[in-house]
Amino acid sequence: MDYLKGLNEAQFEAVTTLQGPLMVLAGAGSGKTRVLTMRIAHLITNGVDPFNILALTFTNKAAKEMKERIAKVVGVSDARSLWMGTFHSVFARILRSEAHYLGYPSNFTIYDAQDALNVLKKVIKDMNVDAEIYKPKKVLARISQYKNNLITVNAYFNNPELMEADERANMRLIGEIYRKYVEACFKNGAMDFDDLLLKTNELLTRFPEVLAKYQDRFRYILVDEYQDTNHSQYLIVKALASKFENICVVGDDAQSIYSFRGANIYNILNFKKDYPDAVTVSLEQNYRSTQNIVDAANVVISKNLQQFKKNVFSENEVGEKIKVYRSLSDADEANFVSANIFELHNTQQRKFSDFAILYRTNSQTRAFEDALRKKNIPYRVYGGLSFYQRKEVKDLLAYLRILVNENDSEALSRIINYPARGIGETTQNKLIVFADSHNVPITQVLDNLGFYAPQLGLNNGIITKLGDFWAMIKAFQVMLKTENVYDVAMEVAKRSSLIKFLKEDQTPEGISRVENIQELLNSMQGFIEEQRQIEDGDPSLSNFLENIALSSDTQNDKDEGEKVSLMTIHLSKGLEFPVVYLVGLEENLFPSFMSSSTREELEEERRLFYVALTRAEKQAYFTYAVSRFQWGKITDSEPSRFLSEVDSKYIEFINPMLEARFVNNSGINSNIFDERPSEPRFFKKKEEKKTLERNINNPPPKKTLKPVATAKIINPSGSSSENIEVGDKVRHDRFGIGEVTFLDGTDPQNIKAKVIFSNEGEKNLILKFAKLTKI
Ligand SMILES: Nc1ncnc2c1ncn2[C@@H]1O[C@H](COP(=O)(O)OP(=O)(O)OP(=O)(O)O)[C@@H](O)[C@H]1O
Ligand SMILES: [Mg+2]
Repeated sequence: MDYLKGLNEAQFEAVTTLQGPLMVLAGAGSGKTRVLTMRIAHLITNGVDPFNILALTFTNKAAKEMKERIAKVVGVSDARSLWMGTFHSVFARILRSEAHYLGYPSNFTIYDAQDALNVLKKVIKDMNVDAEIYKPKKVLARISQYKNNLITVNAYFNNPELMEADERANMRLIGEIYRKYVEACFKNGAMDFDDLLLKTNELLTRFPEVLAKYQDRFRYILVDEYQDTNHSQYLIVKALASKFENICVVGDDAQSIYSFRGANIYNILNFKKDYPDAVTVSLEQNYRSTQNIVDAANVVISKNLQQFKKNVFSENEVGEKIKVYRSLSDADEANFVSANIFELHNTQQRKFSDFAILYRTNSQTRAFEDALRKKNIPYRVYGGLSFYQRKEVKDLLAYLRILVNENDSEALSRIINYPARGIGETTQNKLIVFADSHNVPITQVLDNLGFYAPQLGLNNGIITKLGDFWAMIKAFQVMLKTENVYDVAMEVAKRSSLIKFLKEDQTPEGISRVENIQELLNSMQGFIEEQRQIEDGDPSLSNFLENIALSSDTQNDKDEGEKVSLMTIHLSKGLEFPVVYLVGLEENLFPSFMSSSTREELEEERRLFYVALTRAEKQAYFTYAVSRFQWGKITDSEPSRFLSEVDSKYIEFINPMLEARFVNNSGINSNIFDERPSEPRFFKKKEEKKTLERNINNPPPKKTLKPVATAKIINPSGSSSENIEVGDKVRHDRFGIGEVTFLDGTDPQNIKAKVIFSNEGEKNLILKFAKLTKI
């Protein structure tokens, strides 16, 4: 049993204690996930049928990696029969088999956040309530909160406290909206993400025979990242484990970062209460990072009051200090990072996949993408707007969804008149109202147009158009019975005129839309091939759609390889990279301005910081900018408080100027980052210039600090058109007429202009976005 050899004593205990409840509560990089993986291998080696093991991971990617590792120990076929995946994917699979218990079709659609929002918007509109008060995103978050706490519509209306709270918040109608939203989803044969958990709970509580079946099946349950389970997930695990109590959870309270999604840190802290006989194992040695990184991370997290004290140490090399870079702007920050990656790639033979750029919010991505592209560095952005959420991709998917689930009215409304085929909103509304008042699904009306036509109040021309549309959908459905998903999707793309319509737009954006459709079709071929290789592979369209709906974290999986990873800190949990850039370390950005008002919120931000730093194996960089283009304008920013919380002995400054100030101020945690944000940045030329000159290790890209005299107006598409100069009169769509007083920057993509508008006063604009016209 070679796989046991590499474990330390505590890890060995956790891996080989196979029966009864077990918890591993330990710091980052201490081998929790490794223990979980090896424990599964050990269970199988000891004769447990993999069919009886359920392992729940935080991402699909983690599940895939764990499966591969287990396969190395026990062989591919045993690893294949494991039930391993995210909560959502595992429970979607169970719900499909048992959907009839809940009155759902087994081919139910899974709505992503955007689909859910669309349905909710319609509900809000139909109810004629004020969308300014009942902001759809806010309402959806509230509904999600209810669902994750198992507050169904009925439970809501039986809970005066909740209703009163909503009433006080001037949101009296939330309950009614919730009810209508749930009804709409049910009618559409659809579940949103939270439903996958809520309905599983419902299934297991209402139908004891179903619970018994899965209790017997899942004799061994293992959960990674247990600190981020929400109440709904907690109850599912508890119910499933209650018969055999062979449950192993691993986690780290210091890495609980999903409270905004209902994660409950007490699930892990109360494990001992739930299972008084539980064995608890703590792991103290961090195998991932250098001593410097581990010690720095420990210092920061120790500032949190609410945490389980843990000892974490590293016996790896001491390692380099964490390097801090202060940049002038967001573009400068991105250029520094890309130049640094380029250099380490060349001088230290680092692979591009060794690097990760971690940020607090998705909107920070763009500057880094631009900078990496300029240097031809391959990269991959995780999360954010995934490929499958792009409009054109969703449109084609909506056609396919209708083929599988006709009742999916959200998909139907997307495509019934797209590309335009003369079935306008009035017609659609008439159809909806008619179907509602006769209590039949719209599809039944469409199926029997001849019969219903006289009552619909639509003219013959429109009836013909509706008939043609529906006949086309029916023809696709027939085709689906004999042809594979790729051929059907290709036919849909052509016959629906979607491709033709997209091809009419020959702008770069239009062309890339066609390419995306092509890419979607390619991915179907890949899917068919993949399913062919799996023993019980299922190449059906519904399986394809389900994979997509649940794949938000592993989009474009084929797209791995030698690439720099860009992702939010949230997505980086559990991962590791030799070199990590933690960027945008500024007050109001990280900690986020939304999350620094209470101590609880701040502590969660600090845990995020801890997660980010502990992703690094060998080198960590912190960067921040003194001014940043945000919310449409350039704003000054202050360094993040987390920077000053890292003990000074673990860091080193790339800008020597800061180092000098630091020496003068020495003393632990003296706030060397306390710069006055309002310092006018163009007046620091001399100082900046010196800094650049003395900056030997990492020469940032050359910068002309003198204002440039002229600049080209750049279209958003990147092509430049008109010259613009200081003194020019210009027009701006929103601000009106003004005069250019200052131009700054050498990168044509990133030239900033100061313009004094006659009505609006002075504005700092980025030419690329400002769309100024010279007058
Ligand atoms: N006993 C060991 N000997 C050598 N390497 C180890 C040992 N235990 C763990 N590692 C390695 O240390 C790294 C961190 O392990 P792992 O990812 O399992 O930690 P973790 O506790 O799950 O971290 P996180 O809290 O970030 O999820 C991995 O590269 C793993 O292979
Ligand atoms: Mg882990």
